[in-house]
Amino acid sequence: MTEAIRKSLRESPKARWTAMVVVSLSMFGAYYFNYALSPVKPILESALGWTSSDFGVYTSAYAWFNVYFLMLIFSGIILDRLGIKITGLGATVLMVVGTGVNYWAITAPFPAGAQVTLPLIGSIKTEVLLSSIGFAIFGVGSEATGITVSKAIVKWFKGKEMALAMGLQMSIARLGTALALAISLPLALHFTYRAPVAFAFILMLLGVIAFITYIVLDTKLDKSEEHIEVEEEEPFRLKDIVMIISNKAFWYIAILCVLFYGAVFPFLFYATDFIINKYHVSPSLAGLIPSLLPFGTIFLTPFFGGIYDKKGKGATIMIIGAIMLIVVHGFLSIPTLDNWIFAAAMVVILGIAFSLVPSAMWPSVPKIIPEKQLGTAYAVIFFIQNIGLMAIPLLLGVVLNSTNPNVSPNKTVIRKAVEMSYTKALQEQNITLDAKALNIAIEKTTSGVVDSIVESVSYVPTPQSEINVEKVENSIVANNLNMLGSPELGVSQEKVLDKMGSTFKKATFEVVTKEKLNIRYDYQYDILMFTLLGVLALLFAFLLKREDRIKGYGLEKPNIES
Ligand SMILES: C[C@H](N)C(=O)N[C@@H](CCCCN)C(=O)O
Repeated sequence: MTEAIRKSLRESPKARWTAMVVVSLSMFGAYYFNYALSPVKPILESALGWTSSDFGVYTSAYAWFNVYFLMLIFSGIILDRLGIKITGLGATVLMVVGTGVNYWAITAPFPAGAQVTLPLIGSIKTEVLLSSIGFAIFGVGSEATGITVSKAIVKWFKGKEMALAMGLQMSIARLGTALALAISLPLALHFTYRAPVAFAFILMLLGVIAFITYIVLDTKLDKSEEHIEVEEEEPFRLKDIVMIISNKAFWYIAILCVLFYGAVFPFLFYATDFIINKYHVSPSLAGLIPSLLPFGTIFLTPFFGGIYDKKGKGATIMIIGAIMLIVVHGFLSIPTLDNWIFAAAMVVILGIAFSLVPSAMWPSVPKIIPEKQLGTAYAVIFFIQNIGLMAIPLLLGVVLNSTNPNVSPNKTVIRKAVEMSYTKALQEQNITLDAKALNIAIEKTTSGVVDSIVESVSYVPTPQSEINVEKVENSIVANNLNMLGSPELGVSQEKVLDKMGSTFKKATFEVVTKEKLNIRYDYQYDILMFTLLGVLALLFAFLLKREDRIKGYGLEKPNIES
């Protein structure tokens, strides 16, 4: 037996760490592509005429097939029945297909304004729908690769440095996110908005190659263990799903996962706007503060994983992470703490919490669920997490709008007045713009006014009941046209349009600040919702610790067997 164990490839640190790096590379491209289009959003808006809600549809598409068609659950079952090699290969190829469809959708020359009407969804731009379908296919591949990689790491690292390996795997993936945040925009500016997607396609192909390389190592591992007398595990059967979902500790981890990730990922989604509105930071800099978070986790997740491996205390680590989550969101919700340095410090602490919990949570699953059921177990956790990550942003949007009922209507007043100003001024100057160019000019002027007021001016808004909308609109139009005067004859059309843009911004700014229209979002209730998620996460972390004490899963014990 001792002789046989010595022969297992798992016993060679070089072999298992190589396997970890190679299999993790198959996820690198996935995390890159997940974030590749976020920095390019303004370019997509001007080049393709995408609106924020088009972008919202596209982003949510990641989870469509996984959640509505239960693809994640099927992926988990396939993984447990057919194994790591077939599932991983299929999943990485699916990511290539999804990214390819996406690239084609934003490249194909659809007629301007082409739309399709779908039952329940309504009208949607053709290219938004097709790129969303591409992103949804990619989402199936990405999540299936995620669970496969997790199971592969357990296979190589059980009884060894499992949390460190999972932490490093998450770091390699998050390097993909960091790369997207760093190079997507420069790529799009230097080449075209399609370049980040083309680059993602290349990374996906490299991902398939990485996984094929992993298959070679996995086959060698299986061969090296052929003669080892290990207890034969029963093959996975569908009734195993019942065993998984009747395990209390499994549910505690799944619920902790959705609560915890729900208080981090959707926060990141809203963070830039929250920071602009509450901390008066310029929109061009506000994005830097939330981007501190993924960078920090690259180093800290494996660090905490290493501690879990050697010292144990997995459940306690999750409790500490949940407490930090409550502290961060609790402080961010206090209205008087409105210095941006404070916000940046809170994001750094959130980064520590976001390293602590995942570093202990994912390696704890194999202590609760047998290896033959792990694919399905990870898949069910990812499935619940995906539902939460779809639902929580919607809920946050509802809370934001209902606690700030006047902000959106007031922004519409400004937009309408700016539109009327452009229409009148263009008529007077005998300039005809196509609808798309006019729309872009109106959007740019409106967001320019709103951004500069939110960033630089603080006032107690006039109660909405005292605002005469028509009077405000007319004042904005009158001030805009008055300040514009009559641009010199003989000046190029481009210069006249530039002048309109800059003059309308100044003139509209004057009226809106004089009338003290409420256009600043107060995120307090949304942040309190995140705090509540943190409190619930803490509760489930405690329940998990108690269940571990009762059932003896060993969550508080080190992962490395001595
Ligand atoms: C998004 C995905 N469902 C997810 O939760 N990924 C985790 C990592 C899980 C891998 C565990 N070995 C993440 O924190 O990104």
